[in-house]
Amino acid sequence: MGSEFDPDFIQKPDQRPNLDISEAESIPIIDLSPLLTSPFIPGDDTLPIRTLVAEIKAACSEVGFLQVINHGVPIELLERVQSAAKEFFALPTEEKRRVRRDDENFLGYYDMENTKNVRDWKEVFDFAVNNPMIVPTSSEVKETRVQEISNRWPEYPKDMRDACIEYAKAVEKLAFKLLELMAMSLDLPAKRLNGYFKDSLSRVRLNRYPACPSPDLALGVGPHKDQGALTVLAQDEVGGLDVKRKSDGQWVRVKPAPNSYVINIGDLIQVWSNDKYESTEHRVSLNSERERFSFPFFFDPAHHIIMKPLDELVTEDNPAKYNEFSWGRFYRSRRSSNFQKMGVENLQISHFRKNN
Ligand SMILES: O=C(O)CCC(=O)C(=O)O
Ligand SMILES: [Fe+2]
Repeated sequence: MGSEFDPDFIQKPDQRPNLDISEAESIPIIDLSPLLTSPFIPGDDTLPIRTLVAEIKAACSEVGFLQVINHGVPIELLERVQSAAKEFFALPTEEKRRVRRDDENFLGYYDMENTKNVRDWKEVFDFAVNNPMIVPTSSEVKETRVQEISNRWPEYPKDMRDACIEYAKAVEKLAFKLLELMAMSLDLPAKRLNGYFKDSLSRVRLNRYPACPSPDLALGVGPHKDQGALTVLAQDEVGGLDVKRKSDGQWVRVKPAPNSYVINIGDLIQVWSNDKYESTEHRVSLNSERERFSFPFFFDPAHHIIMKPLDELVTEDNPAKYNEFSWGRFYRSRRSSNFQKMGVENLQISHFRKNN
């Protein structure tokens, strides 16, 4: 990223951030300790679990975002990833570009990502939780071919790979617990959705948002909704994640809470739940003085599943609101549109919505 402010980063006037944004009071903090103290048995009907499920239901249906504490991910694992990420992003650009992503393989380092065709002020490093990851070769409607995509690890820092893999395993466990709570909150068996995540496309992203000379014009990530099932995000104390409040459409900042994860619903849960739970728009605002780090875990199922409302949640009175679509191709289309400015609108779930 050059020191001169590049017009590629400038958001359209109606998308630019308001710098005196207020901190959200409305993002619920949910204490997951009932899952730690008693071993979590799927379908568990004890009062602490029922209370937790009710809290998850309220947060998912009203806000689409929540924070969890007492989540069971050891802090040391996150700290190792934080140090590795700081060391990696501090390397010279040529060194980072040795593990740069390309058209074929979207894993690795990248510093030119776009969201909705405007460049984000950030650099990222992505790795797959299941390596190699199997994805459709393209997002073409008739595509039946798949390809394997493998992680690329830098030579330095030496322990980045081990730190990242160990961290991802622990966060994946948390993601499964959240998925089970969400399934229960939709009156489904706890493990109803778990099978879709065998050979998952889950990915961890290390984000660095450098201090920006024009935080009034650019964004770290432009307004978007996450595409997959759910996102489990660790953020540092700087703050900058803004959520569009559903009740009045105002942008509010998620206040960083120590040793917590921010969880948000993605498009896939919106489709599965037939709109009971909606994915929420969010963005990343920048800071003129401080860099910020965040590490989202995108919990995404295997490529071969079909995106459609779950049969159990569709009735005559509440018919399916979406046409069926290949999840793998939807996933692939977003990876390509992030890579290049396409000059066309990205594929969104609204394109699969039925007009009933
Ligand atoms: O960095 C953050 O806080 C959020 C990043 C994000 O929304 C994304 O990468 O999808
Ligand atoms: Fe996001």
